[in-house]
Amino acid sequence: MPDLPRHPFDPLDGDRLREECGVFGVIGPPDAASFVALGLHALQHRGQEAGGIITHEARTGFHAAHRFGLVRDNFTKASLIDSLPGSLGIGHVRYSTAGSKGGTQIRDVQPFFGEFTMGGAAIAHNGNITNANALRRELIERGSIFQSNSDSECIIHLMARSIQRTIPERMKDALRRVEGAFSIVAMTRTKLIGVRDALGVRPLVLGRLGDVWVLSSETCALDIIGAELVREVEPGEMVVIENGEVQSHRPFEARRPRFCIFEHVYFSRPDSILGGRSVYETRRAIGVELAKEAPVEADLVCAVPDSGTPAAIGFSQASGIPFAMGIIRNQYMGRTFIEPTEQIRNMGVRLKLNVNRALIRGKRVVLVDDSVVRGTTSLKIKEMILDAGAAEVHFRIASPPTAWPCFYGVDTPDRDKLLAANMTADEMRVHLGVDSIRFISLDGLYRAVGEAQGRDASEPQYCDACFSGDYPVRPTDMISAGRIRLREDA
Ligand SMILES: O=P(O)(O)OC[C@H]1O[C@H](OP(=O)(O)OP(=O)(O)O)[C@H](O)[C@@H]1O
Ligand SMILES: NC(=O)CC[C@H](N)C(=O)O
Ligand code: SF4
Ligand SMILES: [Mg+2]
Repeated sequence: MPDLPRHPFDPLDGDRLREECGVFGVIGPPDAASFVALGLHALQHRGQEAGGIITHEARTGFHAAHRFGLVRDNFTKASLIDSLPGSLGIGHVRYSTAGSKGGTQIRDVQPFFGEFTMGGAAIAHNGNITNANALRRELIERGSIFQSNSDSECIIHLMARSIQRTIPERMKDALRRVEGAFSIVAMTRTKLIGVRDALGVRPLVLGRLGDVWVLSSETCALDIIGAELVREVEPGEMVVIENGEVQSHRPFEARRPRFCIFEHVYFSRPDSILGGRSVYETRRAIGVELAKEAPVEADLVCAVPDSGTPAAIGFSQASGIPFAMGIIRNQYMGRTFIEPTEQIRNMGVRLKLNVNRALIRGKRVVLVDDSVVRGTTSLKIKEMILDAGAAEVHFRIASPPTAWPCFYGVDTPDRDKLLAANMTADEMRVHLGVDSIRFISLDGLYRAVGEAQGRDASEPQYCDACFSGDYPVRPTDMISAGRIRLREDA
């Protein structure tokens, strides 16, 4: 096989734990694009890098718009929405896991579109294809001409090579060759399609508003348009919606689902419902569990906003230590992820979070955050809290140590940049210069998400690879590229 030039894929090349992507689709309303724009706005926390919408109108065909930046800055303009007519549309908000990361190019922004003999189709993908490099190499050798660097584009080319006569059948063919995680919202001229991989790693829900059907990464985007949650698209299921009817298909071999446990901890919005459970309630329960596992004598419990807040409330309720807003977040500051250098990144934390000095002075403070990835946030927060005159600082973290990268749609740094991959909890305490740091146990986290017996080690109920190193799908591209050595191969 000739050696193809190395693609600029670098799925391990991030700085911190970033979001993933959000997908949304709607069939039925006369102005699908407005619904999709609202849905994407509600899913903005899943990706702030770029967004795109594709619609279809019977008279004029497919229409597309792809833009960098936030939904509110792009998809609220009447002129843009008017250029996306039709009653069927899908959209995507992106945080890249592959392709031109950091310096994203517009051609990597989804949804992707393909023209087939039976008509056009568009797809929007949340997740990451773990054999994308191998597939891409094979497809290029067989004549495919790739337009982007995105892993997701493989799906379109695999569909093009399928001999099936309908788009849903071609999608099934394509997705049977794909490994990794995918929650996909797709459309043809007449159909809205939703698919989840057999393990159901990433979320996808089905909603309804009268005759209008909706597919969305999270339920918070159903709420924004007043749609009701019908059910989750099940792991391994494909739903095809046409003429007001929902058909269910099972294209993949059944497996025990392994939903991403980090969706409960951090990614999803607290007002979403996952697996029938309120994300807020789960996070609060994690805080309760954490207070039982790692009690401490202190005067105040403070959250590292935003995502640490529900767990901090739970910790306070279970421990009886008053909750207080010791750290205030500037709501107008974007996320810290775009800053390229260490210096600016550190500044980013300060721009976003500030200490409520009068409250903190002389107090023993418990700081609750959802996760420690690189440790940038914890280090800065500790400095700020001590600067403000805190008597003691105790970190309580609402997830186990993040010691392994994610290959399923979340952009995590290389293993050597993950604090927990290189230090024990006690070394972290010294490194961060705090009085104590404790993480919830993996079993404690499982209990908080509703698994009373904790983690089933022989058949874990969730994907928890970033904590355990137990990868439910072998990240073959990364292993071949020498980018990761799995525990079992060590
Ligand atoms: O150890 P680090 O590398 O600093 O990463 C961990 C931090 O990153 C996330 O917050 P983020 O600032 O991304 O957003 P949030 O406002 O949603 O909590 C997470 O909630 C932690 O606070
Ligand atoms: N975070 C994601 O789900 C990203 C989807 C896709 N892998 C991309 O890079 O665009
Ligand atoms: S590795 Fe972690 S973040 Fe990635 S899917 Fe698994 S649990 Fe979620
Ligand atoms: Mg945070």
